[in-house]
Amino acid sequence: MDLRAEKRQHIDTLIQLSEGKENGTGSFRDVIRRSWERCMGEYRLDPSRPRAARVVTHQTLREHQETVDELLHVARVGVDRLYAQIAQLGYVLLLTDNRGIAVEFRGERQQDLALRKAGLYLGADWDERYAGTCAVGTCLHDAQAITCHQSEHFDATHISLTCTAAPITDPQGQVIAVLDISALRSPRFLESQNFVLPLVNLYARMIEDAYFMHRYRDCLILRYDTAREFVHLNGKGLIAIEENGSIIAANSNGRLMIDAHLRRWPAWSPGWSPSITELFDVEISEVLGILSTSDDHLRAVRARAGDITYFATLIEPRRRRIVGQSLPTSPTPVPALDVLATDDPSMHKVLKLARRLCNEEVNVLITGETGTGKEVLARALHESGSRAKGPFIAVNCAAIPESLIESELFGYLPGAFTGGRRKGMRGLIQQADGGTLFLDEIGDMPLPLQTRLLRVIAEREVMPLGAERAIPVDLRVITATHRDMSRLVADGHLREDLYYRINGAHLRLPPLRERADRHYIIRSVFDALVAERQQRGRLRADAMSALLAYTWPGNIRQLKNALAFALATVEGDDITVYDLPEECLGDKPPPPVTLIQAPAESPADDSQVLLDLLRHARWNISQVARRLGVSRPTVYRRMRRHGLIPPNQLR
Ligand SMILES: Nc1ncnc2c1ncn2[C@@H]1O[C@H](COP(=O)(O)OP(=O)(O)OP(=O)(O)O)[C@@H](O)[C@H]1O
Repeated sequence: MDLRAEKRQHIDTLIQLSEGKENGTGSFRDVIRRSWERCMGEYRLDPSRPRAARVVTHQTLREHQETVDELLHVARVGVDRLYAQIAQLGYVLLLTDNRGIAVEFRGERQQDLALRKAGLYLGADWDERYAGTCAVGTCLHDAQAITCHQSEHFDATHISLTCTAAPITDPQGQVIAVLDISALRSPRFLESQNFVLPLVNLYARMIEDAYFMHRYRDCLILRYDTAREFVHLNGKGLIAIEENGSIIAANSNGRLMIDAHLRRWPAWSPGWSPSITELFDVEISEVLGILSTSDDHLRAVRARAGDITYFATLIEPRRRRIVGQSLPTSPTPVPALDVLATDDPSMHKVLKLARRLCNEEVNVLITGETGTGKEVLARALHESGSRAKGPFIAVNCAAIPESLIESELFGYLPGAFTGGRRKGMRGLIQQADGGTLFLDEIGDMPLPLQTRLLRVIAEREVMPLGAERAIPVDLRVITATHRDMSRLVADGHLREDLYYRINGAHLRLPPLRERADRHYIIRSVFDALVAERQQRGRLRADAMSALLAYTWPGNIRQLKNALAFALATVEGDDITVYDLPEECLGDKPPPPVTLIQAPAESPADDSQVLLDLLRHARWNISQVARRLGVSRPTVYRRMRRHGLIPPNQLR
C-alpha cells in the first residue's frame, strides 16, 4: 500500500473509533488507544485534517531553552554519546522540555529539509495537544517511556515515523525533559524497535543522575547499588544528605526506596522524610566514615524496607574536596593560580607544581600550544610569589626585530651605537631587577644573544652595550614556547646549555580542547569580557554547547576573540549559537524556520543551497543577492518559494 492509501486507511480507523466502532482498533496497544481517545475527546483533534509539523519561532525556542538551561549543559555529553550510537542507524535525537518543544537536536545535515518537514527538528512542538499521539507528547502525559511506531501516531502526517521517548525527572520527581530518538523510515513491525526503548531509557537515567549530581554537588551524596562492583561506576541509587543524616533529595531509584520505607512506616506528619539512618540500618558516623574506614570506599548497608543488602559509597561535596583532604600534599591555595583551572587533571598537576615553585628561585619553562595561557600562568606565578611587589617584564622574542633585540634586552650606554638614544637606555633585563623576566618564544632569540642571556642567568649580571663593567641583577627568568624544545635544540636553534639553565622546572599547559574544565574557562573568559566592557550579556545553553564542542586550534585566545565578537555584534543581551563566529560552529544546527509546503517542482537541492547561503550570510539578503548575482527581490521570491523565513521574522 502506498503512503497516501495508508493515511486514508489510518484516518478511517480513527473516525470509526470516534463513532464508537471498534473495527481494526483492537490490535492497538491500550496506551495508544487511550491517547487517541484523549486526542479526539479532550483535545478535539480532527483525524481527517492532518496538520503539518509545527516549529516554534526563534524567540519562543530561546524562552523554552532558558527554562532548562542547566539541564541542557549537563545533558550535552549524554546527548552526544547517544547520538554517536544511533546516527549510523538513521535515527535523529531530540531533547524536549516538559512542554514538548525540542530544545536540543542532533541529526544528519544532508536530511535537513526532510527532517524539518517531519518535525524532527530544533524547535519542533511535540505536545500531544497539538501533534496528537506521539512518543514525546504521550510520554509527557503518562510520565513513562514509550515507543510510538508508525500508524500508532494519531496524526496521519506522522505515520511513517518511528519515535521512542523516555522522561527525565528532576530530584523532586517532576518530569523536566524528554529524551527522544526517531527515524523517518523503519521496518513495519513494532518489534524492530525493541532495542530502542532500553537504550533511550538508559541514557535518560544517566542524564537524570548527572543532573542530580550537578544540583547537589555541594552536598554529601550516598551512592548505592546491590552489585558491589557497580557502585563506583554506575550505582543506581543517589541520596543527598546533610551531615546529620537528614535526607535532602534522591534520584528516581532513591525515591522508590524512600516511598517503600514510608509505606511501611508511614510519616507522622506531612512533608516528613526519613533520615538516612532510618532508611538503612547504619549509624550516621558509619556513613560519614565510609571513605576512611574501608579500602575500596564501600560499605555494606541493609535497607530496613525489604531487608535488602546494598553496597554504598559516599561522595563528598565538591567544594570541600578541592581545598580539603583529597589534595593533602598541595601547599596552601594561591588565589592567582587557583583561578586558572577547576577540574582538569593536567591542570591540577601544573598548578600543584606551580604552587610549590612560587617562592623558589628555580627558572621555569612553560610550554603549550599558542594561546593556551603561558603568559597568564607566568604572571600568576610572579604574582603569587615573594617577587610580587617587583616588576613583571614580558618580552616576546618573536615580536622584536632581530636587530633590536640586543639593545632592547641588554640596554646600552650613551653613544654606544649610532642611532641610539643620546642618554642611553636601561634594557628590559635591568628593568626586571627585583622581579620576573618573562621571555616568550625563547626559540626565536638569535644564537649570539642566547650566549649573553646564559651569562645573565648564570652570573646574575647584565652587560649593557658599550659598558665596561657588568651590572648585578636579581631576577627570576620564566621562558615559554609553543615549539618542541628538544627539536629546537637538536636543530641547533637553541643552545643546549641555555636549555638546561631555563628548564629548572617544566610546566606543560594542555590545549583547550583537551581540558575537562572547558566550561569553567568559557565562563570565566566570558564573565571577564562582560565586566571589562561593562555590558550585560548572557551565554545561552546552545552557544555554550557549541563552544564546548569546538576544537579551538587557537585555544583560549581564539575563544576570547570569539566571545568578544559575539558580545560586539549581538542584538540584545542573549548570546546564542547564531551569534558566534561562523568558524567555531562546526556542525551547528540550522536555525528553526517555519516550513511552508514547498511546491513539488522546487528541487530540494536548490532550497538547501539557498538555506546554506542565507545562514552563512546571517540572513543578510543583500549579501546573498550579491553572491548569487541576482537582485534582492529575486532572493526574497526564492525564499518564499522554498518557505524560508528569516528567524527574526517568525511569529
Ligand atoms: N585562564 C584564563 N582565563 C582567562 N583568560 C585567559 C586564561 N588563559 C589565557 N587567557 C587569555 O587568553 C589569551 C592568550 O593567553 P596568553 O597570551 O597567556 O597565551 P600564550 O600561550 O602565552 O600565547 P602565545 O603562545 O601566543 O604567546 C590572553 O588574552 C589571555 O588573557
